[in-house]
Amino acid sequence: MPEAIPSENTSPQSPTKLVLLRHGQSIWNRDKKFTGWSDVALSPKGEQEAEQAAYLLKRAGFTFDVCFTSVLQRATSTSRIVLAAMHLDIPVLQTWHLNERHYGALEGMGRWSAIKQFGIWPILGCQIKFDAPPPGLNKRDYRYPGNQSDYATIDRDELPMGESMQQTLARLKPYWQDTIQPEVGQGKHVLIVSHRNTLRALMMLLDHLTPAQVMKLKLATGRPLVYELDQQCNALRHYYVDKLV
Ligand SMILES: O=C(O)[C@@H](CO)OP(=O)(O)O
Repeated sequence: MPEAIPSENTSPQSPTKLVLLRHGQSIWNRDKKFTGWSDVALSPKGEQEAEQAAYLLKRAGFTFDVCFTSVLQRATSTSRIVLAAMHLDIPVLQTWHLNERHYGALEGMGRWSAIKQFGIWPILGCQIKFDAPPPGLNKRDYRYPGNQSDYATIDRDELPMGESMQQTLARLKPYWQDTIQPEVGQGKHVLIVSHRNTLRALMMLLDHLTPAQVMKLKLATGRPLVYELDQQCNALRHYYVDKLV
């Protein structure tokens, strides 16, 4: 679990640092609804969490060269708030590969109504088992990304109808390896603003976690998590930035 290590990301001698940030609280986090690819806004508390994340990063001496985020507004708004508060005018690259795990037919439902409709085991199973998908959508459902203009340029076969953690990892991994990791490897200061399950999948890669370990990871909204990496981008250690100061 995260530990307190005092340092910052600006010394040329120090290991490469990568900062992961789960977006601030969204209105559906607040209302306890499965969200996934549903594009809901930050709550007022979530906006404050993004401001606070910027304050903590600034206070600990962090700066960034590039930011990667999902295409979902709770993540893009968080990145905008953080970078504006840090006075950083840097490239922000948005990609669906960093979208949250797609929750299929659960999107927009509260936990109890989902259990009522689908039964307890499908709901529990997809939250505790690495390879269990949620109840899926059919391709006519408005929640299927293939019916949404934001994803019109993406091959429909790549778009999910509900993802297990394993499937989330599978679509994140090539983007991490081909696009983000080379930037980190060049020594750039990278910020990734994404989602609970997508970041857990990334932590699995960085820390070489087992499926059972990754399903137990917790990740608070709006709390920057710092990874120190070796030259092959394996994690040396990680800690929340608010433990620095
Ligand atoms: O999609 C969701 O329901 C939540 C939890 O998995 O994810 P996030 O709030 O991080 O987008």
